[in-house]
Amino acid sequence: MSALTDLTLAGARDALARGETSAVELTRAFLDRVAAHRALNAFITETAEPALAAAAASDARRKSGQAGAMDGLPIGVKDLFCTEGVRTTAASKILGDFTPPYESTVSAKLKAAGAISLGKLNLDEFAMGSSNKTSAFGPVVNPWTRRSDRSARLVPGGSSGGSAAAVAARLVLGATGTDTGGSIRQPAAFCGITGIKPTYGRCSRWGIVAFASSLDQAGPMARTVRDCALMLGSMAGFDPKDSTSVDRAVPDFEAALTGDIRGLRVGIPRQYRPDGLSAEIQAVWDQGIDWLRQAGAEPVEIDLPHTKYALPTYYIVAPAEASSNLARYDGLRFGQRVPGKSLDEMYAKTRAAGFGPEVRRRIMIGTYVLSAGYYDAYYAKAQKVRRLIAEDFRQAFERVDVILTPTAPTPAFGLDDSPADPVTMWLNDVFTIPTSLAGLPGLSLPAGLSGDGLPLGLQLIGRPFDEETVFRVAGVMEQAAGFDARPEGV
Ligand SMILES: NC(=O)C[C@H](N)C(=O)O
Repeated sequence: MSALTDLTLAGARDALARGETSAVELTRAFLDRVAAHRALNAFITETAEPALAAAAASDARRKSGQAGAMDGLPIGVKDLFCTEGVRTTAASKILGDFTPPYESTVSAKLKAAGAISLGKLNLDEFAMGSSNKTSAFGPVVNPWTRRSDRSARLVPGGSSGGSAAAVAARLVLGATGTDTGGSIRQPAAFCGITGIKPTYGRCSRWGIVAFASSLDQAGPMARTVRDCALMLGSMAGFDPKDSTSVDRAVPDFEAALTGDIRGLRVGIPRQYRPDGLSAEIQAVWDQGIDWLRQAGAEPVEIDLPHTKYALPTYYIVAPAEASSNLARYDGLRFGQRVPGKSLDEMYAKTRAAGFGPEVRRRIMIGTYVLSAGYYDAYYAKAQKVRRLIAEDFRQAFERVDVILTPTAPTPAFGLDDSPADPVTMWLNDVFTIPTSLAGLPGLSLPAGLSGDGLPLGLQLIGRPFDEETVFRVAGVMEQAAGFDARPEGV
């Protein structure tokens, strides 16, 4: 057998079931890699000791015939999920010493399924960013950074950059991510792995540090489509503690991987070919369309006419909700307090010291668009446009079963020469944000390499709560792509 850490999540599950390895052996192997690759800065907090104890307990459960769906499988948890007794920072100074007395529903479900968390993964501060450079704990390095040129470090994407880097570097078998406007899909594309943002309401938001509550959604990140299907099965499900959680049965997502997509109609949106889309992104997209055609699906050109308004709409709605959600970090209810002579001074000092520039920018935009006199012009209008965007998708899905687009407009960019102006950074999400505004499931999978040898991702978008079709098509595409390139830097 090759190295244990080269196994996929599903492969490791099967090896455990056959008794070929143990949870303790697997956990040790991954902990060794975590220790060997600290230079990636993927983890904010490592939990090696509790992980080994949990692995021993998992082996005991398996012996007594009580293993869960993910029993003994080492994973990482984005540091936005509250974890009982384990520091949870949201990569912000303001939560630098916050240890929650409760566990998020999603991480609790993974634990209950037997998964072993090796620790908390780095991210952009409060999940705001596309590069992981906004983390108060330093940026994550993309494992695809060339060995020969360590000075040209690449970003892993964001905000779930620690999750994507840890999976790509084989420090964990899978990781949780969250996605508000692209935070699972864009880093998955940049790091050559697979990630799915499920339908809004599929996974509970309870216990996840809130950014934009009408958009935030948790999802799995792993090396293969099957791994994501397996992991989502353990993360999803109705939760009465989240009022937007939807009471629907969780299907067997792995069973959806039938390999048969004959007769399916795949929408190709005209509006996702903006002027200046790079030739290599266009080429991988055309290749993807071809693979699906060869497998018996029918590509259909579709229109999503309000696409061009998605980015500006998101950058009103998301900051508005963020400004409201982040009001709780005032040094009294939450957040590291900086004392002041008056209550106002304490608030001001606490928030000025605790939040980084991107978070402050979003709070200011959000406060502005919600303020009296501007609410109707910005926020109320953005809500109306959001409906039009969702309506575009609804109409398209009357004609097609799934939609195929690129995930991001570029491959991973340089950590030291990434765009300095925020708007260029925000453009990373042009292809992922419309799906978020419409609440639809979106999956990114690696489909090829750029001219520079960096991974490129394609995105599949599905109907509400139809992750199964998304997985089914993704499985076929994964086979066709045969993406087996390994990051050079690890
Ligand atoms: N949270 C996300 O989905 C990331 C997105 N790039 C943002 O900065 O809002």
